[in-house]
Parts: sequence; C-alpha cells; structure tokens
Amino acid sequence: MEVNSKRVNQRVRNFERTIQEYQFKEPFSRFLTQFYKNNRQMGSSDRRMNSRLCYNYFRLGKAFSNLSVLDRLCIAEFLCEQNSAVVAVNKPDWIEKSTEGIEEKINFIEAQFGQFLDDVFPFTSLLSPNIEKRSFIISHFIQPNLYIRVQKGMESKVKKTLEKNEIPFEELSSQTLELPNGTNLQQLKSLDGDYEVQDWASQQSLNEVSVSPKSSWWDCCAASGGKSLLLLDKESNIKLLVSDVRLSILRNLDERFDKADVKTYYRKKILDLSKPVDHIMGEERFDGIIVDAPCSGSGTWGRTPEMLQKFKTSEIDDYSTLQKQIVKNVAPYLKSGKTLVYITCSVFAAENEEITQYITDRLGLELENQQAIIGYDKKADSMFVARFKKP
Ligand SMILES: C[S@@+](CC[C@H](N)C(=O)[O-])C[C@H]1O[C@@H](n2cnc3c(N)ncnc32)[C@H](O)[C@@H]1O
Repeated sequence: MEVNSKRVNQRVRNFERTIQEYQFKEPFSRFLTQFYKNNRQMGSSDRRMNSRLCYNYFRLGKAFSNLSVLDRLCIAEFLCEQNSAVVAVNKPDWIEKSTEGIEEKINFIEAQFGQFLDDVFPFTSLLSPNIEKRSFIISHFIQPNLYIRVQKGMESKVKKTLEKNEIPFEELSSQTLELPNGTNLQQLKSLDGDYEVQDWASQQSLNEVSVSPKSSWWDCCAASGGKSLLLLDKESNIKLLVSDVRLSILRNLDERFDKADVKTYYRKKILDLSKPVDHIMGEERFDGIIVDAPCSGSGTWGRTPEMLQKFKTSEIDDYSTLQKQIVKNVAPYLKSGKTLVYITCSVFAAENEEITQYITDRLGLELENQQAIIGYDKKADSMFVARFKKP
C-alpha cells in the first residue's frame, strides 16, 4: 500500500481537532454536518476519511483510556478496517495482521495491551438474557448496513433500478433489501417514495402481529411513522390514530406518509403519555396499540458509536420509569381481547423484560410472546418486541 505520511498526519490532525470540538451534546452525525460547514477547506475525500477515523475511534468506547489518542485511533483502525494508512504510518509492524479475522486481531491487541472488551461496552451485566455478550460487543467494531423496505408492488422497479445503476444489494425478502452502508440512494430520484430506509430489525417488529380490516389502531409514540407504515403495509383498511409528544416530529410523519402515498385516513394528536390523558382520549378504545417506546437506543449504537463513550447507566432508570408511565397511561384504551405491542431498540433488561413484567403484573395484560430481535450478527440493529392481550 502506497502511503503518503504527510497526508496521513494531516488527516490525523483533522480527526483530533474534530473529536476535541465535539462535546457529546447532539448526535455526532449532526455535529459533523455543522463541523464541515464551518470547515469548507476540507475536500470531500478528507471529510470521508475524517468521518471514518472519528467513527472508528468511538467504536472503542471507553477502552484504552490510559493510552494516547493516536494509539487508540491506531487500535480502532486496526480492529475496524482491513486497510488503514493510519496503522501503516504509525504501527507498521501491525500491517501483516490487518487482514486477519476480528478474533485474531482482538487476541493480537490483547497480547500487547491486556483485555479490553468489557471497556468497549461496559454495561454487559445489564443486557437482556438473550443477548450474547461477546458477539454483541464485537459487533460494535463493524458499521451496520443500510436496509430499505420496498413498497408493495414496487419490488421489481426498485431492484431493476438498483441493478441498472450498479448499486449492489442483497434481497433478504421481497420487500427487504440490504445495501452497503454509505450507499447514496438519494441520487435515484425515480425511486422517491418507492422505498423507506428502515433497519432490518425494525422491519421485523410487527411480524407476529395480525391486523384485521377495519380495526382501530393507535401508534402512540409514532415519531415519523416507521411502525405505522409497517402496520399499513399489513392492512391499509384500518382506522389509525398517531400521536407523539412532539408536534414537529408528526410533521415529519405527514411528509413521510405523503411521500409513501398513504391513502388511509389517519388522525393525529400531540400527547404527553408520561401523564394520564383521559381528558383528551375520553371514550376512545382500540383494537391494537403500538408502544414503540422512547429508550436508550442501545441496540443501535453500532450506528451511533459515540454513545459507547457518552452513555451513563443512570439514564436507564429514567427511561424505564418513562416506559412504565407510558404503558400505564395507554393500557386503559385497549379493548378487551385485543393487542398491545411493546417495542424498544434497547438491549437492556430494565427497558425490556422488566417492562413486560410490569405490564403483566401491574397492568394485568397477558403476555403472548416476547423476543429480542437479534441484528448484531447480521450488521443490523437489535430490538425487543413483546405482544400482549387484554383479558
Ligand atoms: C423510538 S421513537 C418512535 C419511533 C417510531 N415509532 C418509528 O418507527 O419511526 C419514540 C418516540 O417516543 C416519543 N416520546 C418521548 N417521550 C414521550 C412521551 N412522554 N409521550 C409520548 N411520546 C413520547 C418521542 O418523541 C419519540 O418520537
């Protein structure tokens, strides 16, 4: 590999400046957009490399915090990439190992610096029981793929357009396609509205839910409507109420529904479900309620690895309290014999199994099925879903 060490050093300086400026106040992707606006002298390949170095650096979590930033960057690049100019310049004797498998690389680093995996994700004691700890931790070294859900009837158009534009993809099911991360689909204007970007795990979240025609559903943490769109894909002839605590986010839902050409009439409400909502919901009753709860997002940190450094365990309690409040405040609006679906993109038991326990013990719903949707072994997010029936 040809390496221009002057250029590599310049890129390492860019990286150091970027992570020094980042204060963990907003998602790193949003910070980067602004950072590049403020640093227009950086060309597109410099930006690409800078983003890669920063993201890989975050993938180490809190491991090796006694080492210099440059040493940590070298370890991160070595673990996350097969080919790294930063490693070539700074750790040339590691290069012969850089194409080995991840387990060999971990052994190689541990032989020099000691065990470190528990510092990458220092919360393993809090994981849901079905999450395999080591595989889950190691999955953070790999950037997840991009997944799209193709609108029914558009499968062949989307696939043909991707092929014509030589965009590689894997067909996981007729509606679920997996693409390399970073694929720019926005350039394919002719496909606007024919697909949704939605992680594989999210696409599985309503698999075990049946939706009858003319039934009434409430998506009570709807955000921009990912789960509602899945629901409508199952059955478009439903009565749908979407609600969220934030108005701005429901505007995104309108836009997304519009783009997806949703024909179903739907109602919208702004509801803070941390408090009782009887004065607004009155006599409303539903055949199905989807609670896609606000959560730590710990099943998705492969996409936002800065969270490995930022997250504090005390936040889990706050989420768990809010999750209990939300399910408590929505359960009265479910008709007898009907379905409540509880979903998180968390891998923590306190946000998953502990909440299902609360729903059965304290709210009296019957648990029909609960499962972790394991995505960490397939370059996807991991989620949790539980289905209940009201007696
Ligand atoms: C995981 S997101 C929902 C994602 C969405 N269902 C989708 O598939 O695109 C959780 C949502 O809960 C909302 N939320 C947070 N606190 C809430 C509260 N107190 N009451 C109601 N919704 C709340 C957030 O605004 C956020 O949009």
